[in-house]
Amino acid sequence: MAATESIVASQEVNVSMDILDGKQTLLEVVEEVEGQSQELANHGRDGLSTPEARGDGQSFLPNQERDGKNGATSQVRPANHHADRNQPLGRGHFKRRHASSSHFKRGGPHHLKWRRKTVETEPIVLPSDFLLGGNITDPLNLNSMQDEEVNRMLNAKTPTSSPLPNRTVVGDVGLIIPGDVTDPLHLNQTPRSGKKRRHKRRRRRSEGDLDDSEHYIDEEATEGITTGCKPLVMDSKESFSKEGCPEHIPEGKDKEKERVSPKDKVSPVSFSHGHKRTRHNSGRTDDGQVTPVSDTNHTPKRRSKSGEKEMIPMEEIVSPVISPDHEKRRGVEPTRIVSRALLIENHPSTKEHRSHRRTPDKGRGNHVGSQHKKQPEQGAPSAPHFRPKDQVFQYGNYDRYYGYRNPAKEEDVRLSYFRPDWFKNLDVLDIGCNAGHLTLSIARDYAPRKIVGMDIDQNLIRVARRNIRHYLAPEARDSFPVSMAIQYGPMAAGGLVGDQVATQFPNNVFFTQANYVPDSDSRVQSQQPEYDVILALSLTKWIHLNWGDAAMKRTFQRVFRQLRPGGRFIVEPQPWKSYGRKKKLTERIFTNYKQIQFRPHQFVAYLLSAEVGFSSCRQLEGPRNKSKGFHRPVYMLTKSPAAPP
Ligand SMILES: C[S@@+](CC[C@H](N)C(=O)[O-])C[C@H]1O[C@@H](n2cnc3c(N)ncnc32)[C@H](O)[C@@H]1O
Repeated sequence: MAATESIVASQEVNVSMDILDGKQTLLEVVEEVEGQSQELANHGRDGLSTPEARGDGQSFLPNQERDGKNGATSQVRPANHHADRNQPLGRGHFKRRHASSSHFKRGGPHHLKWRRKTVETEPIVLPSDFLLGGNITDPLNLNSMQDEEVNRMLNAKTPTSSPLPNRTVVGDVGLIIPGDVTDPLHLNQTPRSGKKRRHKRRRRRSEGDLDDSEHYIDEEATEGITTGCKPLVMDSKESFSKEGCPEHIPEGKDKEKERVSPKDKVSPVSFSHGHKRTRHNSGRTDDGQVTPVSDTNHTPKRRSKSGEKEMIPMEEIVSPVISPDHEKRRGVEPTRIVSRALLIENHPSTKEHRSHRRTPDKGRGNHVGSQHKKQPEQGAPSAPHFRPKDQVFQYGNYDRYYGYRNPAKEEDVRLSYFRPDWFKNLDVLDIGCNAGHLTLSIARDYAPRKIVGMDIDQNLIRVARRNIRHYLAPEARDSFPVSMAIQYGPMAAGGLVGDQVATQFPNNVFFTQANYVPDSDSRVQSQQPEYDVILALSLTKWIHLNWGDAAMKRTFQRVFRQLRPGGRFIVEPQPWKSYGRKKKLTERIFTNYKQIQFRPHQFVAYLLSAEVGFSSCRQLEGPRNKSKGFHRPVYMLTKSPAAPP
């Protein structure tokens, strides 16, 4: 067989050269080779296939040396063999044989080229067995494709030579059809474009929706360095908008009707094994319970220890659509949320109030940790699912509030409602001051003797204190090198020594953390007059939702008592229709919301009533905020100068 191969290889050289000379067609060449191969095979049978038998001194070994152990010859190539290329090298040097072939045409560059090529390639054995009707001229039987009849005839005997392979039955293969067949991997949806879309949506919402204005937070609260405010693009706000933003729902419909949130919409979720499920029939219900999947055919299964197939509970499935770090990607840090909520919850002033209103049988109700996943009692209507992330801004303590309210860093329009003489050299309290923008503007521009900004959120108070330097005149600001602020922290306001207060900004502004809501009537009674002006802007809803009607009324009473005779109370209540969107922030808010009877439109009447005692009220006018969501009436109630202190 080795001899056959060698002969054929040698022949191949001749054939190649002949073709080069244009003497033969390929078909003729192949036929010739086949004939010679056959002839050679016959010789082999006659005992002439070994080199010894041939006696021509040429090796017919394949391109390798034979093992000497087998008794065969083994010859080492001489060190100087390159010098004499045309000399036969003996056994084991088959390649050199080609060079001395009598058929080889010498001379010219072609000769050298071919020689080198032939020396380096393996001997080529042309196939003689062809499958599927192929032959030497058409090994792949491509001609059969041209003629159906020929194709059929050729394939008729195929099974005898090459049976068709048996297909292994692998069962049904799951097919996942992407929503967008042109972009199945959503490669076109870059994060950037996604963000843009979300941003636009929010802008629209904020303009059309009254209370979405409160989805704005102060950039400085998180940045702490820049003075700039910017519109909210932080995804954490989505929690609010999703929870209850009826911006596209006509008034009235949002009252009690549950909306289908995006998460409740049917969206196919594909699994790697080809099953599909919809979140619609397998997610959590409004009350936070995991419901069984209605369509068990679509439920992924696994094998139990006993080897039986069992359904995988849906809550164990991590959906490839909703990744575990979903919240993180949307800019919400769950740990931060919880810790910040706890910060407020655990503050003594908040706790104190809680302990007061807790009833023995309902003691657990107000703890942050217990405000979600409440198990509904049997037969009771299901309660909503309170998400921990919603608790973080449960007091309206948005940390980018002013960035949203005054997106172009413009001056707050409400400042123009106020006359400077209402503040000049007077003592002012701003309840719910947030990050202090408005407080600082009044402190700087209306020269009160003292203005105290109070907020329930310690973090906002910290930010407000830091913001003082941004309200300084450039000269004053420049007198403090930036490096000092970095090294020693933000500049603090001046201190109070007894009644000696430097009235000049920034020494006239103070920020303090406290819950203003009095936890008892006795607290109200003990309140002494301290201020000439008290501001409660966009605050009442949060007090009302978190502590209810009674606390709201007590707050008004405390304000009245805390004002000196002739004092002014400037209040900007949020309308009732904006309450509904926040009702599911916490369990406590939900409970209070359902019990509220004292509506915002009744506030003025109540403040003027004998129960409180203000003598007059007027609505303040001025330019409106660009965002419709902030179009709220601002009232100024006056305490009679003759009122008993
Ligand atoms: C929506 S913001 C209004 C900010 C600011 N008054 C304004 O209108 O520009 C409401 C603020 O009230 C604060 N707040 C809510 N409940 C409070 C309470 N019981 N005592 C003090 N501050 C409270 C929140 O932390 C939040 O910063």
